[in-house]
Parts: sequence; C-alpha cells; structure tokens
Amino acid sequence: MGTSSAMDPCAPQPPLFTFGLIADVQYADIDDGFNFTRTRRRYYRSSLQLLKNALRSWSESAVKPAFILQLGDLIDGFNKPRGASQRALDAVLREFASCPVRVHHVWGNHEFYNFSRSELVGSPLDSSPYADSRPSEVPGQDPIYAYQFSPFPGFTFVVLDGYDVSLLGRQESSEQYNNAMNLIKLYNNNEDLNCPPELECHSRFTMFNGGYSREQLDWLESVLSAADEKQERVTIVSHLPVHPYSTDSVCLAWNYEDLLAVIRSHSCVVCYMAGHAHDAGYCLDQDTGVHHLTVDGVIETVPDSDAYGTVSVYADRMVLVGKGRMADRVLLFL
Ligand SMILES: Nc1ncnc2c1ncn2[C@@H]1O[C@H](COP(=O)(O)OP(=O)(O)O)[C@@H](O)[C@H]1O
Repeated sequence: MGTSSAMDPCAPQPPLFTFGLIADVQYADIDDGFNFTRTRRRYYRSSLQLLKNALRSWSESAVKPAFILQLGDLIDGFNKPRGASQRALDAVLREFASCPVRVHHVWGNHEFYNFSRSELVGSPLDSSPYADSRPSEVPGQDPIYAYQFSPFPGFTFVVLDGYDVSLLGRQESSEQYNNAMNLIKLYNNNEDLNCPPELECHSRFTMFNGGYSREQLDWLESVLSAADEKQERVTIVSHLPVHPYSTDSVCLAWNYEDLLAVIRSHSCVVCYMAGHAHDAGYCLDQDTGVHHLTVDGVIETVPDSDAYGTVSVYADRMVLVGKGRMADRVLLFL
C-alpha cells in the first residue's frame, strides 16, 4: 500500500498563506534619470513594466497571494510639475486592477509630492477600508494613515504612517507642520531642508523623511499588547526603515528609536518591512529576534530584471522568494 503525501510527515507542508511584496515603483512617463547624487540610474518608464511583471506573476500563480504589500512611492514626484500626477496614478492603478489580489498601499514621500494628505484620504491609495482597527481620529485634523489587519488567524499586519510627523502632506498652517518644522530645525541648519545634516547621527533629519507621533505609537502599543496576549505573530510595514543596521542612516525615520523601543517591548513582533532606500537591507535585531527588512526599489532596477517577492508564511517562519535582484530569505520566528 502506498503512502499518500498527505500522510507523509516529511512531505513539504503548504504555507498557511502567501503575500506579495513590492516597493518604490516611482513610475513617471519620462526618460531615465538619476538619484540626487547621480550615482544610481532611475528607470521611470520601465518601472511600470516591472510592476506589470510582478502583478502578472501573482495573477497567474496557482495559489493566489492573500494580499500585496506596496511599500510606498508608487508614482514619482516628477509627475507633479508636469501636471501628470493623476495620469501616472491611473496608469499604475489600471495594472493593479488587472490583478485579482487585494493591495495594501503604504504612503511614502513621493505620494505627498503628488497629492496632499486630504487628497490621499479616501483615494484608491487609501487601503484603510480593509482595516480591522486604526487610531481614532482627532476632529479637525487629517487622519494618521495607520491600521492593522489580520489575514489569517494568529497573524496581524500593521501599516504605519512614516510621514505622520513631517513637513510633507501636512498643511503649513497646522500645528503638526509647525511641530515638524521645529523638530527638523533642531538638527538641520541647511537652507535646503532636503540636504542632510553632515553629522551622520543626524543625517536622517531631512524633508524627505518623517516620523511617528506619540498618538500613533500609543495606538501601536495597544495593538501589540493585544497581540502579545493572543500570542499572535505581527509584521509591521512602513515606508521608512527604523533599524540602523537595515539601511543607510540617511533613510531612517526621524524618531526611529521611539518605534524600536515600542517594538522591543512586545514579544509578538516578528518582522518590520520598509522601502525608501531602493537598496535592500536586512538585519536581525539581536535583542528581540525581529527581522528588519528593507526592500529593493523597482525604480532603480534595470529594465531586464525584476524587483518583487512572494512571501510564504508558515507556523514557524516566513520564506521570501525574490524575483530579479530581490534576494531570497528565510525569516524564522525566534
Ligand atoms: N543631498 C541632497 N541635497 C538636496 N536635496 C536632496 C538631496 N537628496 C535628495 N534631495 C531632494 O529630495 C527629494 C527626494 O529625493 P529622492 O531621491 O527623489 O527621494 P527618494 O529616494 O524617496 O526617491 C528630491 O527633490 C531630491 O532632489
């Protein structure tokens, strides 16, 4: 009598669920260019094709991903002065619409170069209607774009707003803008606030970064406390990296230490994922066993390659299978 694979304890187990991962598409219908220091090429037009490659692969996969995480900077700031923001957004959203998988959009600096925070709220880039819970709104203030969702029993994902404290997206007349300006000016004396301070330990205080308000951190505390109690596995995603060993110091969130302190005080967190840097980064936080992953950006990926990944989630690990320049990784729950 043969042994069916369902009864073979050594047969590979199917994942509990899978999800797609993509970052920094930064699409614009313009010729290739460079980053600010002209060290890296940016393929603005080709990025749409690389997005299509990712979406086609997820559409065609035998087991559809439960969702896609889009880690921010979906269209480039260069669209704005050309009056092309809506056209570029429509082009990328048409591609997402062709894929029958729910997308969770993170907001990055380029979202705010193209749209105000109030324009983003309720737009197709606002995926908070898929939230199980989110921070309570303060009347008269634009909301914090943060929420949690639970795609599978025992697993929670938290989308965080890295530009909650920022000069981007907030109205110049607002108290929040004023507070962000006071904070950045403590560290950045440059006339152009996009120019990083020379001191490496302050280099993140630029206008293209931002931070997390006390309200957002308190809400995260409450989400993580509940998850600790239920012994859930929590993955946090944001545009901005928060672990200094996972990225270049110029890409970190302004108050990354505050967020790291919250993460470190809860055993439920297994992974933190971000984009923004365009170069991949990874470190295992030694104190907590939390994996900090910074995801390669599509915009700086050569047109004949790819930059997306599919993560398979098991009871004891997540396995990232990368396409093109995105590396494979096994993220054990420690
Ligand atoms: N070293 C710098 N000095 C001055 N401005 C800068 C510097 N680096 C970036 N910028 C400006 O900051 C903005 C965001 O930079 P960009 O490289 O487009 O961000 P991202 O990495 O998110 O794509 C752009 O307007 C860019 O010109």
